[in-house]
Amino acid sequence: MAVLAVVFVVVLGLYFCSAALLRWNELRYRRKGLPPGTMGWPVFGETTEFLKQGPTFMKNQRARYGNFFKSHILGCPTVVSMDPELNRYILMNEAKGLVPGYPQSMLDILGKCNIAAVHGSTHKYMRGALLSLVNPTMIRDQFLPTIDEFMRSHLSNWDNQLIDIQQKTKEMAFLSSLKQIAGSASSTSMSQVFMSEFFKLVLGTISLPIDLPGTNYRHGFQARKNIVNILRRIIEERRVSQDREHDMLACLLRAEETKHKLNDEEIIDLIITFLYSGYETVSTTSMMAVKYLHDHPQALNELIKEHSEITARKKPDDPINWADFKSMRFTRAVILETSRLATIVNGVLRKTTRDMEINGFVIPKGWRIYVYTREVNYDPYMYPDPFIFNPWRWMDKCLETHNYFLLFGGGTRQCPGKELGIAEISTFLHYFVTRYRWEEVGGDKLVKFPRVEAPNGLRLRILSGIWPGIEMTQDDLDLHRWFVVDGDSVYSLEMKLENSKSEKMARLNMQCLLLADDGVSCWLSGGHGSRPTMDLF
Ligand code: HEM
Repeated sequence: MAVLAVVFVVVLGLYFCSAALLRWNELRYRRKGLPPGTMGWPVFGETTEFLKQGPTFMKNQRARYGNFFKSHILGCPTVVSMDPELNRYILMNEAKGLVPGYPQSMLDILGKCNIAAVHGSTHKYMRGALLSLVNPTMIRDQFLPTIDEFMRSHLSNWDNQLIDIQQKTKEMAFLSSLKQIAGSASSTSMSQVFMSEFFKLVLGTISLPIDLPGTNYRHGFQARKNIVNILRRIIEERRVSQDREHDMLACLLRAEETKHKLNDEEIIDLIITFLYSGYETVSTTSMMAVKYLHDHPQALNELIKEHSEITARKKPDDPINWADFKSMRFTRAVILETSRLATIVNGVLRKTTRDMEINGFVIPKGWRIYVYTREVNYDPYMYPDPFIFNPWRWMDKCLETHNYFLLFGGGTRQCPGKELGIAEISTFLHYFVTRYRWEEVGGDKLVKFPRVEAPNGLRLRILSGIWPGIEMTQDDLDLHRWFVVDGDSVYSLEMKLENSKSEKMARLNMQCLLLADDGVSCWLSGGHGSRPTMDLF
């Protein structure tokens, strides 16, 4: 009995202490004009609930306090904005004092000239320098051929392999960017060292800034130092070399082409910015596109058709060019739909540089504003049946110019790498779907919040391109001389037949376009696991 009484008193004591702490924390932040909301525990705030419950936490708070509420997450007092109109306003008004508010660990590791760390005129000229490198002309003339060459080689020899598509797309996003930055250096053994340091740097930026041996933050910081040394060496080698390279570094070193002369420190931070900003976004979108296409055979067939038509009008060694890229309308739709449905970016962070009035509330100087754009991705008015993967909804261009289209941010910080990122993912998908069929090994978990990732990888079995059981009539075989356009190669149909003509069976790659010498063509289509069909057109 006595023990029970002690337990009771302890529990009661804990309850009152907790209630008092929570109350004290609420009072600490009680100020006239602040938005409604709760601040959670001292120091930790509501970070645990936010990370554990993610979107559900946000929705619950919205149900209680509306679209604009206060909280304390990730170590800072924060106002969460879930109102699309307000989100747009915040993104458009950096000049009024709403500057990026990314965590200190991220800014420390990415460098003081990193684009997220600079504002005003410094941001203007760093952004200008970047835009001069990733504009449409550069993508057309310089990047597309490089991306094409890289993807052909990165996606070779996957037949009959068990691969982790998450790992492959991560390597793809990093190495493809490195090739664009420093073409010749990217093919040396240094690129592997660079990549492993870069992965540590990324982990460091999303960790707590605890500078102790063994922490991800310490590793990330060390990785930054190593990367800076590698980049300094490459820059020095370039300066003494007589070779005229055609990559991003060459442009940055030839200051007259960028209009903005950057010093070495700025060049290095700009390169890290470029690698970092395009890395997770491009790799995760590519992985999730493969996942959604696997689960939606109709969309996959449409995509294969688009890419086989491109292949059919080119010679095997012709690279993907600007006209091909521009013709990939359905591919673009797949990428945007993937980005929307998976919510690759949940939102962006800003902080106030002075006390500011927003939406009738007063936000104190130094508070974070979480511009939470996730919910608009599932708005049924903007995207009917929002939880369905439906790339066709993007075929109407208007969606991309909609005021609340914020997949790539908005205002002065709108993503400058959007088209480059889409070009990379499109080229990746081109070689993936025209070369391979695949099935999921199964059982792999996907986490959607706070980042989209497969904690144990996403394993695929890559199958050879042969798809059994296409039936052709004897008339089809007799009347026309058929050629098979299969990935990069063109064969006569006979070479592809495994069974005799008389059995009227051709074992063909499902991703083939059949062309006859008299101009008749035929599309072979078939979903994963479904029987292929032949549509004459
Ligand atoms: C295709 C996938 C991509 C997505 C979904 C994406 C998304 C975004 C978003 C939402 C922002 C706004 C951040 C903010 O307002 O704080 C942003 C900014 C940025 N993105 Fe991307 N991005 C992608 C690809 C790329 C690529 C390939 C690059 C490489 C050049 C890049 C470079 C940047 C940079 C430098 C910024 C900061 C711009 C500034 O602060 O002025 N992004 N991106």
